Amino acid sequence: MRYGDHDVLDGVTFSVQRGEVLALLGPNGAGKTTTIEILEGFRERSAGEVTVLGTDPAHGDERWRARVGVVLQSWRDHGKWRVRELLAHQGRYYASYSTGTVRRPWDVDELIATVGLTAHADKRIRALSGGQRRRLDVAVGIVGRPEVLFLDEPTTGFDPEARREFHELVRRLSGREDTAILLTTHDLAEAEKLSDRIVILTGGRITADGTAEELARRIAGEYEVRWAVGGTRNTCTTAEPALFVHELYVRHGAAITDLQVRRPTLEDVYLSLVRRAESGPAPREVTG
Ligand SMILES: Nc1ncnc2c1ncn2[C@@H]1O[C@H](COP(=O)(O)OP(=O)(O)OP(=O)(O)O)[C@@H](O)[C@H]1O
Repeated sequence: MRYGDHDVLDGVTFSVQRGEVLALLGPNGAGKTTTIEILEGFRERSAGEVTVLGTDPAHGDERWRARVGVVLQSWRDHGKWRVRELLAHQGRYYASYSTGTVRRPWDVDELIATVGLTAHADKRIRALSGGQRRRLDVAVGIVGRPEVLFLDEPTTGFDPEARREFHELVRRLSGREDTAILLTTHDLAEAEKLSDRIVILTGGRITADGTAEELARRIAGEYEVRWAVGGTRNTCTTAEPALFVHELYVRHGAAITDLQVRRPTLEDVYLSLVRRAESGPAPREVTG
């Protein structure tokens, strides 16, 4: 993808399977939204090959669009619509695209319950809170029972309970409904919890592609050991935490207090890989 003479995506190659949740991570401006907008058919790419449900999104017709669900970063419907009315209205569009295996649209009241809006079903959109509004965005995105779902920062503004319910919904969509889900998020704990695979974009290139465990192995030398001896606190990173702790005990014995060994979290892995990518010549690893 090129704007003028500036490449904002270069060599971005990946695939997502049915029932798979792929999280697209990366710093602001890395190209996440651009990538998913190309896949959604919202943005025309400058070059390269893209296939979604067997079709090039640049040429997707209504039938193709009916199989694709989209939750954008921000979206505004008229504030006068009521929640149930809007979803019923949007849902009608999908009715003629039902198939033998996928009945469209989602039953409105069931959908409203699924996204946790039952108590607000008769409210006007302008009366919803930010988080309730975001739940409605998700409902609008899935009302047609999509086979592929794009979620651009879906949980922004969610309280912890809404976030947990949303995570359950994503698992249900990928597990029971076999939906392929591509989501962008800046919440690394969310990415770790929800995704089968993670792709990290930096400066428009893929820096890493793998499961959270596979990415963790790439910075395997970075277990953090913290301990104190005689009131002095120490921190060290090591690839061999068991050996390190053994040597500490040989040296200090029972004088050691507050011993902690911490595995790298996805946040550590992410920050390490992004820093490496931003400081050196762009490393590229494309698998799958
Ligand atoms: N219409 C446009 N014209 C020119 N440049 C653009 C246009 N849209 C996006 N860009 C540039 O493309 C790059 C990628 O932007 P994009 O919105 O895809 O990033 P992102 O990873 O989604 O960021 P964020 O986390 O902030 O949402 C940025 O450098 C942005 O400035």
